[in-house]
Amino acid sequence: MLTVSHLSKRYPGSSAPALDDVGFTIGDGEIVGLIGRNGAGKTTLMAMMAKARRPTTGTITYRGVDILSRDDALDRFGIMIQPVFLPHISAEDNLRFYLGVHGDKAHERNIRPVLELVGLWRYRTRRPSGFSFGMKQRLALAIAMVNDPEFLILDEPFVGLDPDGVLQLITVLRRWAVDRGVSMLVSSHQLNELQELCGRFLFLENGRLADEFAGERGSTIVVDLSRPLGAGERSTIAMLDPSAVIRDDGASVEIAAEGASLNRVVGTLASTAGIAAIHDKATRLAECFGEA
Ligand SMILES: Nc1ncnc2c1ncn2[C@@H]1O[C@H](COP(=O)(O)OP(=O)(O)OP(=O)(O)O)[C@@H](O)[C@H]1O
Repeated sequence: MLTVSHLSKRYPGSSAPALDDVGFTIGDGEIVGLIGRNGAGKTTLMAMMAKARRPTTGTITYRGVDILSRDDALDRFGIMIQPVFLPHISAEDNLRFYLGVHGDKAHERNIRPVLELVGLWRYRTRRPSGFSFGMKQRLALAIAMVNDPEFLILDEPFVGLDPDGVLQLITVLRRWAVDRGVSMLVSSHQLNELQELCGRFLFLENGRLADEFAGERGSTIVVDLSRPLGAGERSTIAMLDPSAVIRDDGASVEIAAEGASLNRVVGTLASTAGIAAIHDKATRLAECFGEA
């Protein structure tokens, strides 16, 4: 378990703290999303967890050890905050170099699978100096994942991946969390992707932890109708799916996206009141950004 307690950071010369008395825990195998507007303090928090910046006050402990007290405290971490690599050696040699610096020959076997995962295997002999922005991001992601980490800190990992790559990455990360108990803190502005991945969210606002809430995987679909349902039609829908929520005006119905009766309810609505639109219910996640 990782525990952050009363963590604050004030940059020299700034009037307000970038991070202000933040505390939370992340358990083994938990995938936690870190969200907040630009400047909310996400990178500052992750950089302190990665020991790249020192807190002004507060502590971060991993498995009971204060990470600042030991040089090897982050050996089992995979970190992607800013793309960091050597531009003039090949992509494959970057991974080999990274493992070499950490005295870690054993994980050289991971070089091919992680480069395949991020779609860079066929560019393995090319130097990142000639890579596009997205390819550089993907190389940084590969470096963060190559040592079979126990804990991943990923800042905007989906940037630079195509939709297939995003899906593959989410699948692998979720599998790592379940099969190997890998924990993760993932920051992103791509809310749909985060929603697919994370079981819990931390919402930073002006350096403070403004909210903490569970994810809503298996979300709710809202069906807007062409006309309001009559009393008999309401009863029919309630019989088909007792958990369906008919809004007061009768003009829209909320249904669990993964419910067994989804098709029957939608089919009945289509053939009675008619369907004007179908959309995802705004989640707490989206609301965090809609409440500006
Ligand atoms: N090195 C620095 N020196 C002074 N102020 C800084 C420094 N780094 C960040 N800040 C300030 O700290 C606050 C938090 O910045 P941070 O980069 O952590 O936010 P963020 O949530 O990661 O933003 P973004 O989504 O844009 O990446 C901002 O007000 C920023 O201007």
